[in-house]
Amino acid sequence: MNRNLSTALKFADLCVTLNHAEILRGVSGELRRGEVTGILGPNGCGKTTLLRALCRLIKADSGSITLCGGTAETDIAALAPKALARRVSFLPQQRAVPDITAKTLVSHGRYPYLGFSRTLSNKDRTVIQNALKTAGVSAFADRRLPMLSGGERQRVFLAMLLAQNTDVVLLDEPTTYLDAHHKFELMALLSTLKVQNKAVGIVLHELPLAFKFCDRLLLMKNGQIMQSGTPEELLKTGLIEHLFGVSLTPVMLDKEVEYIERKIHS
Ligand SMILES: Nc1ncnc2c1ncn2[C@@H]1O[C@H](COP(=O)(O)OP(=O)(O)OP(=O)(O)O)[C@@H](O)[C@H]1O
Repeated sequence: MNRNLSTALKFADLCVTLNHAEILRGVSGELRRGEVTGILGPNGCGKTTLLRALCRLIKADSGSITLCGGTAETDIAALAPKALARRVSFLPQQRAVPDITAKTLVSHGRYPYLGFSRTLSNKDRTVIQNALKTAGVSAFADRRLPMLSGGERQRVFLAMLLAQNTDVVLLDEPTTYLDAHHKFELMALLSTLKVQNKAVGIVLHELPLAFKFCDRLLLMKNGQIMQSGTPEELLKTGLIEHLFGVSLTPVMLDKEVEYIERKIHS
């Protein structure tokens, strides 16, 4: 696989305060092209806040967020909204469910590329069809979102993100609502984005999925990053036990993944 592991997005010393509460306290890290980076940590440690800051949905009090492309570095604060949306996409944890068809929702992923008339080009239409197909939702492209199951809808939102076709893809607990089969499919699909040299940042609660599919992990606690590294490196630190209160070994993780895979294929 030809993967270019250069930095796509880096953040340094990010501090975020919400309603007078200090939520992120000097967080630094990076997302690399060709990698899936998992962001793990207990409830309330600041994972969602970090993703929201990285796509500028909330403003950091201090620190920097920089997009790196070739030799150029761009502070995300300097980008117009559409320009930012062509480089960073975000699938939030909680979303409104508009009463529109799946295909229309997916077409929203192309908005950052449309001109003043907001007319979809043939290329946009092809990208939308491909996104529907890749996310496995072509069969219900013409159904309205409220009529879909939670898992089907989740995959339509993912198709919208694929249509947005950004270098940096951020997802907040995208496996929610998905059954074991579709969780694995989604993670496998995200892994295919690595071949396109995209940088994927994903908040996950399922440790076996994170350890099987992520190339690197950021472990958070109390608004700070405790440690980052490959799953293998982090297993050796004992931090997983410390953060989650569960004992994990590579053998246990392999067994759990094997068990889920067997169930999927049986
Ligand atoms: N708008 C807000 N005002 C004040 N506090 C907030 C606000 N939004 C989030 N928080 C607090 O910030 C902390 C971090 O929240 P965040 O949603 O980032 O955590 P998380 O790690 O994603 O949690 P979870 O795993 O439960 O989704 C929590 O204590 C939360 O209550």
